[in-house]
Amino acid sequence: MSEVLRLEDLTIQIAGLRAVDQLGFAVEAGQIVSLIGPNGAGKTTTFNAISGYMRPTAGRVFLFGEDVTGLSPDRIAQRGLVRSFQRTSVFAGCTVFDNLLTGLHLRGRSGVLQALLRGTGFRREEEELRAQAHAMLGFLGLQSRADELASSLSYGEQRLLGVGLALAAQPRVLLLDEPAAGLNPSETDAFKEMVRRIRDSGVTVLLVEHDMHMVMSISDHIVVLNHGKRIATGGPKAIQQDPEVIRAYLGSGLQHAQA
Ligand SMILES: Nc1ncnc2c1ncn2[C@@H]1O[C@H](COP(=O)(O)OP(=O)(O)OP(=O)(O)O)[C@@H](O)[C@H]1O
Repeated sequence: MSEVLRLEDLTIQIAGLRAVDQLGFAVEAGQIVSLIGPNGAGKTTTFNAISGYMRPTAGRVFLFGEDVTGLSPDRIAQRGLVRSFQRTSVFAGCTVFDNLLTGLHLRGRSGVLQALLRGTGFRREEEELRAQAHAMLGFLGLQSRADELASSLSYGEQRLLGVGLALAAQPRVLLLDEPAAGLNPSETDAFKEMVRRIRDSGVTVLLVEHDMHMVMSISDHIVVLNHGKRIATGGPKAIQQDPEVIRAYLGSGLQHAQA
C-alpha cells in the first residue's frame, strides 16, 4: 500500500492554546480514515493545516511524499487534496446541474479568452464537461433534481451537492468535515454509501465526524485525538475496545456505535 498523506509532529498554537500538539499519523491510499475525538480536540484545526487554511506553528505535512507545509489551499488542491466544509457551500441561486458544471469549469483547461472566442477546443471541452456533470449527477443520486435551484434542495441533498463540488476538482484525497451533521437517518445512510463509492473510485477519504455509527461502519482506519494529541489509532474494532478512547470520548456512546 502506498502512503498519500503524512503528518509529522504537527503543532498549532492558537492564542496560547495548543489546539494541535505534536500530532503524527499517516494515511494509506484507497482508504477511509476518520479523525475522531471530543469537541475541541483539534480535528478541524488539523484539517485546516492539512488543506492549507492555517499555517502550523511547527511540524510538517507531506502529500504524496512532497512537503506541502504552509502552501496555500489552491496549491494543495492542485496537488490533489481538496476539502469540503462543515457548512454547505453551494451556489444557491444556480441549478444543481450548473453548480456541478461550474465546479468542473473551474478545473477545466479552457481560459476566458478561449471561452470568448468560442473556439473548437472550448466547444469540445464544454461538451465533455456537460457529460461529466451528468455523470456526476448520477453518482450523487441527484439526477431528478438537475434543474432545481440548489437553494430548493433539502439540507441533505445540499450536502451531497457540496461534496459533488469538491469532487469536481477531481481530488485524489478528499477531506470531509462533519458531512453527516444535521442529516436525518436515511440521508446519513445515503451519504455513507456515497463516501464508500468515492473510496471505491480510488479517492482516499479523510473524515471528521461525530456520528459514531457512521464512523465505525465505514472507516478502514481511525485516529483519535484528545486535547490536540493522538491518543489512539487503529481499526474500528480496536478503537471501540481501547480503554483510553472509551474514557476520553466514546463512553456511553459506545453502545450506540455498536448497534
Ligand atoms: N480561531 C480560533 N480562535 C481561538 N481558539 C480556537 C480557534 N480555532 C480553534 N480554537 C480552539 O482550538 C481547539 C481545537 O478546536 P477545533 O475546532 O479544531 O476542535 P474540533 O475537534 O474540530 O471540535 P468540534 O468537534 O467541536 O468541531 C479548541 O479549544 C478551540 O476552542
